[in-house]
Amino acid sequence: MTVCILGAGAFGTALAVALSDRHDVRLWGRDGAALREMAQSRKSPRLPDVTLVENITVTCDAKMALQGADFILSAIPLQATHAALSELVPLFAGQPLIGCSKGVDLTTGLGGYSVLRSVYVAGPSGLLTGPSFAADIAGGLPTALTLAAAAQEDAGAWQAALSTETLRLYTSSDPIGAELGGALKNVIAIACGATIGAGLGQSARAALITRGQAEIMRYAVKLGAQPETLAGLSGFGDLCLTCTSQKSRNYQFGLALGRGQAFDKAVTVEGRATALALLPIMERLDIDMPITKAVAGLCSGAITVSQALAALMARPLRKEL
Ligand SMILES: NC(=O)C1=CN([C@@H]2O[C@H](COP(=O)(O)OP(=O)(O)OC[C@H]3O[C@@H](n4cnc5c(N)ncnc54)[C@H](OP(=O)(O)O)[C@@H]3O)[C@@H](O)[C@H]2O)C=CC1
Ligand SMILES: O=C(CO)COP(=O)(O)O
Repeated sequence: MTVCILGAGAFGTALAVALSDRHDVRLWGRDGAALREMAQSRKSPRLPDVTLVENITVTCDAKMALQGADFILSAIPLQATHAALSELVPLFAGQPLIGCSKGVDLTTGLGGYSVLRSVYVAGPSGLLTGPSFAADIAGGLPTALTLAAAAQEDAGAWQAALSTETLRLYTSSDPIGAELGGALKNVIAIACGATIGAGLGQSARAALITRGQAEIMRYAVKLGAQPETLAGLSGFGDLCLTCTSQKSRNYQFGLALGRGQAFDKAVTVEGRATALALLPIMERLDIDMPITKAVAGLCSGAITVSQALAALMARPLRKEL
């Protein structure tokens, strides 16, 4: 089969490497000069340890990349996905479109799957998400992810086509739960990074992960997610990984906030925009999300880490669940 991957960053490239074991892959990006360099050197600046094998075609020609593709995967950062896909969808030919981005759109309030649905209205779409660093996938380390689609038979067929010896896919028929677990864990990872960066300790981080999971559940279930999805790879699994690993860019961004250090604005940190996107929605729907609110305050510069901590610790005492 032929798989077209949209977005030639770390994750799109990692998926290209993994899927090239079984399929011909076309890796599409927008920056012609950078893509030509990648095509020639067979190296990605974002994954320097990996070599792009021959059956990965690197291109900025969307028509060529999409022509005859059996699957389309999108690894474009979430805030750019709606605009980018709106231009590309007229070139699609009814193939399944599977989102791989994690976040909530600032303009529409939609998550990774829902953004796809809003742009690719007539076509089949799904979401691939879960605990996975690009470097791990590209390096052939064992990884397990959730492949979610509204129809279980779609998820099953796509699982069979896209699993590899090292990439183990589980199906889910709850794409809303999958998109929200993957998006909201990045916000909690920022809080965890800030906590460790500010020297508040690992006990505080464990509390944040647990109370973070409670507010992710509150939000996602209100928006129609199944609670079990939030306990799976796309929820709890990814929350664990991102909140505890220094490889996570969301966690690294939080660390910098906690230490009062600057952070490179060019690095993709999905949790920052996601926290800001969630603010008006949680207020409108009256969902209690104190950690997310604190992270939004930190990201906009409205509060400091000590103010965030003071606000969280001063909340009324309550029953745990
Ligand atoms: N890295 C990881 O470990 C994982 C990432 N993800 C998710 O994958 C998504 C992408 O992240 P990742 O690849 O790591 O990010 P990177 O920062 O490594 O790369 C982002 C890529 O997206 C491209 N891009 C940005 N805007 C557009 C656009 N409008 N049209 C086309 N391409 C665009 C960038 O192109 P340019 O260079 O030209 O700016 C760049 O190639 C995120 O939602 C992330 O949460 C999910 C799991 C793991
Ligand atoms: O989503 C990820 C791991 O599952 C990658 O996390 P970061 O975007 O924080 O690096």
